[in-house]
Amino acid sequence: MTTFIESLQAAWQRNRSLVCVGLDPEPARLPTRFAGDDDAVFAFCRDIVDATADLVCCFKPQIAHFAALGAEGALQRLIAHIHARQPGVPVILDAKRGDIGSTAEHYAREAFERYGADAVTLNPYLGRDSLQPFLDRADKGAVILCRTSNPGAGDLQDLDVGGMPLYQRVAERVAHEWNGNGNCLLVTGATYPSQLAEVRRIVGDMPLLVPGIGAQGGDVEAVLGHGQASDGAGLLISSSRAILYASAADDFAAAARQATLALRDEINRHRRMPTD
Ligand SMILES: O=c1ccn([C@@H]2O[C@H](COP(=O)(O)O)[C@@H](O)[C@H]2O)c(=O)[nH]1
Repeated sequence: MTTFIESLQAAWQRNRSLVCVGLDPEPARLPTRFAGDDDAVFAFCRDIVDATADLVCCFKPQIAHFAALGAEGALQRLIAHIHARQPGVPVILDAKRGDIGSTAEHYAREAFERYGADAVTLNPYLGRDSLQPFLDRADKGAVILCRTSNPGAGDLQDLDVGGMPLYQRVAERVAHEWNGNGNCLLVTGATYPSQLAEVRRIVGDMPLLVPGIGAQGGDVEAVLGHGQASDGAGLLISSSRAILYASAADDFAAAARQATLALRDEINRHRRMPTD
């Protein structure tokens, strides 16, 4: 059995890429060719996946973008498509789950059995027991919110907790107490590079999912300067809208590929590249 972490490491190396393409379909922004197509959400995302799979380390569908449309079936088929046609590219389901244990069990089954995800994003606010069903799955990734990319991230995450901001306490707790199976990652936004550096200092080489590049304006050089692990990897740098909607015309898939390639190459210019 290949674990999520093993798949991720293999994809980093095989595709020489730290790029995570986010799959956030928005009907109003889909290319006109999908007008009137009942299966537009699936078809659009599938075409993006197939155009970029050799340039990424993972895909990250955001569940709300599917569920709000009643398109959970499209999400299931999309993840099945990635596993069948792009084997070796892991899928992170961005669902930010976390609830009391009995409910968390159902969230874990939803992510891993219903959707077939390889990893899932999680909210640590309810504490360890709320994430235990995910932490116990050594084969799957538990991607835990730490210092998010949004403007209000600091409202709670920067609050002082015994002389240290809450997000650093989360980083410490996950790295030193929750990661017994070696399957934890943290979410650290590209829009806050100095906090990213603090998280990297605390967690060593733990992989970090870094959203906020592209539409949210995060700086690639700053992310690499502050976030790369000792081997020049350790990052999953996520971009959704800037790739998905690079063109609204019939060349949307080629434009998405070009945007992904440009991001991959920009990242690689700023990192320590492993020698082959
Ligand atoms: O701190 C966070 C955590 C998750 N996200 C998610 O990532 C993408 C970002 O989309 P862009 O179009 O690249 O801005 C989106 O699905 C968010 O829900 C985040 O942005 N920040």
